[in-house]
Amino acid sequence: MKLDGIEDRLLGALRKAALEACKLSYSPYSHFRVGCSILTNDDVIFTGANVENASYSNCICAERSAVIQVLMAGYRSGWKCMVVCGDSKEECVSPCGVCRQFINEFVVKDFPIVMLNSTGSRSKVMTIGELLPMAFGPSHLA
Ligand SMILES: O=c1ccn([C@H]2C[C@H](O)[C@@H](CO)O2)c(=O)[nH]1
Ligand SMILES: [Zn+2]
Repeated sequence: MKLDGIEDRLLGALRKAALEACKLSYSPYSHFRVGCSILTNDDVIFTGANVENASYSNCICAERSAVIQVLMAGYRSGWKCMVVCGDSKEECVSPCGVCRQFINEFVVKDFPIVMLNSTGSRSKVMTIGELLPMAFGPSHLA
């Protein structure tokens, strides 16, 4: 897997971080674990996992939980890449619609999102612009 401007070493660490974060998922209801990692402009890695709740609609996805970590560490922009992995051996998990909109708030159109299967043996890369075409974003309110 090659991603423009991101060293293989960092990409490897980012993939590993997402797979590790997946193990921290709290998902007793769906039993579908998801992990996410984000690489900042200065090559720091943050992670998130999905956290479910007995009140089902109160669940938060791995992607949004990772984005919150990045924001709370003071990073608002310039993020380089996101990796998501889910509990499917066959399929590469892709961010849900809510997460696409949430991510879009903070990144440029060509922000790459790497989607992995549960082992990391399969991957697919798409930009947020591809995943959320015609996005409604901050520029519309400026
Ligand atoms: O991209 C996705 C898709 C689903 N989930 C979570 C939400 C819920 O906890 C579980 C089943 O939908 O997976 C994520 O975290 N990210
Ligand atoms: Zn989501």
